[in-house]
Amino acid sequence: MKNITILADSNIASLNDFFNDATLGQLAEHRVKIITVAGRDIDAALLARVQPDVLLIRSVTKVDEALLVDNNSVQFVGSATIGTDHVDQDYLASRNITFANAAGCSKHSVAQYVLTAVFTLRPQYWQQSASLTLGIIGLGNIGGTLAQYAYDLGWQVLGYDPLLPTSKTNNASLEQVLSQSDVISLHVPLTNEKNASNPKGSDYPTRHLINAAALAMMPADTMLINSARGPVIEESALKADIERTERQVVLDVFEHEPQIAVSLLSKLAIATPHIAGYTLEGKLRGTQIIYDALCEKLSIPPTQSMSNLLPLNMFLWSELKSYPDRLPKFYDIMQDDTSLRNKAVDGQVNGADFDGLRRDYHLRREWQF
Ligand SMILES: NC(=O)c1ccc[n+]([C@@H]2O[C@H](COP(=O)([O-])OP(=O)(O)OC[C@H]3O[C@@H](n4cnc5c(N)ncnc54)[C@H](O)[C@@H]3O)[C@@H](O)[C@H]2O)c1
Ligand SMILES: O=C(O)[C@H](O)[C@H](O)COP(=O)(O)O
Repeated sequence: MKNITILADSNIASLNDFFNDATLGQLAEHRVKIITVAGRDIDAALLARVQPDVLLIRSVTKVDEALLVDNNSVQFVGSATIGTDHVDQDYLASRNITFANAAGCSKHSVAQYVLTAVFTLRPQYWQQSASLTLGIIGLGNIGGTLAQYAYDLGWQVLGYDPLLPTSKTNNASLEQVLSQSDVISLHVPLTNEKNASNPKGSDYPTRHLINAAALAMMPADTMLINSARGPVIEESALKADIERTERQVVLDVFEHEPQIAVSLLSKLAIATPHIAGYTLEGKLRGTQIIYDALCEKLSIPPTQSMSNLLPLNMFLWSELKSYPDRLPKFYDIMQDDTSLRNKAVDGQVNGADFDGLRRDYHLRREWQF
């Protein structure tokens, strides 16, 4: 009998359903002990004290040498998220620690968030006669899924992704997307420039991809939506741009998250606390993917499935398309916006309140496409 100690972010959905003696121990007779902590409280001292075999995180725990310097037990790190910018994967590889993230887990949730924002601010786009050009920057899992909805709605898509081959959707330069779209939605990972001190960086870095020069290319009536990572937009440039253009801007992620300055919040058309991916399906899929990866690492067959845990889903995309006035029933994004704005005190939303909104979020349902 081998004990497996798992240290996990308490914000991971259905931890105990996926990680227990039955779901991990059947063949290998593992006994599972789970210790849950808020993601921001997972630090080097805790890793040194607990010496877990497995570390399960979401996006708020930075995993690098500083976190693991006094730990010699972790063999597997799973992040139940799409984004991986919080994880130093080279360092984990150098320690022979297996890493898995949950690629694509919330691609429909985030695409549906974007559609909700667009239709909430511009309900006229429901009409087939209103021709909309949607600019999508980053055409991976989320950007590609959003494009499918756009085509289903009869919209034009201008897409830019320099790391993918040209295609029907990957059909434009960055300048074209910026200057010719009615709505622009960002779906890139957060990456830094490749240079001598950062040889693993990107030839197409996304940090501050949307800076003053990029914003200057966008017509004033172009809506901008960021549900990717906050630092993809240079916040100071964005504030100046909104003052100049009165642009409609929707942010789910923020450069200085979890602190949000009211000087920014007050300028936004919609602001939400990094919950674009927070559906029951999106979160459970995230847990499922890292559970499956851990089973593979342990050479045991997965025996738990999110389909055992999901209640009936009544939300059909086809219904919403036929009855657009039902949008608030599918997702009332303005409730999330109000909850965030209500937390503003003394010129800012503080980090604990931002995290609290996320921790206590009532998970939405994904609409069936
Ligand atoms: N707000 C949320 O709740 C939430 C939820 C899930 C994911 N995210 C964020 O969304 C990001 C995108 O998710 P995904 O599933 O589509 O990831 P993905 O890896 O499937 O796709 C990202 C795409 O961006 C492209 N790309 C990289 N650099 C680029 C650049 N400079 N310009 C244009 N394209 C570029 C890549 O080639 C890739 O195709 C994640 O990395 C994560 O940070 C946010
Ligand atoms: O990258 C992702 O998957 C998302 O940004 C994710 O939803 C972040 O949520 P968190 O990990 O902070 O709960």
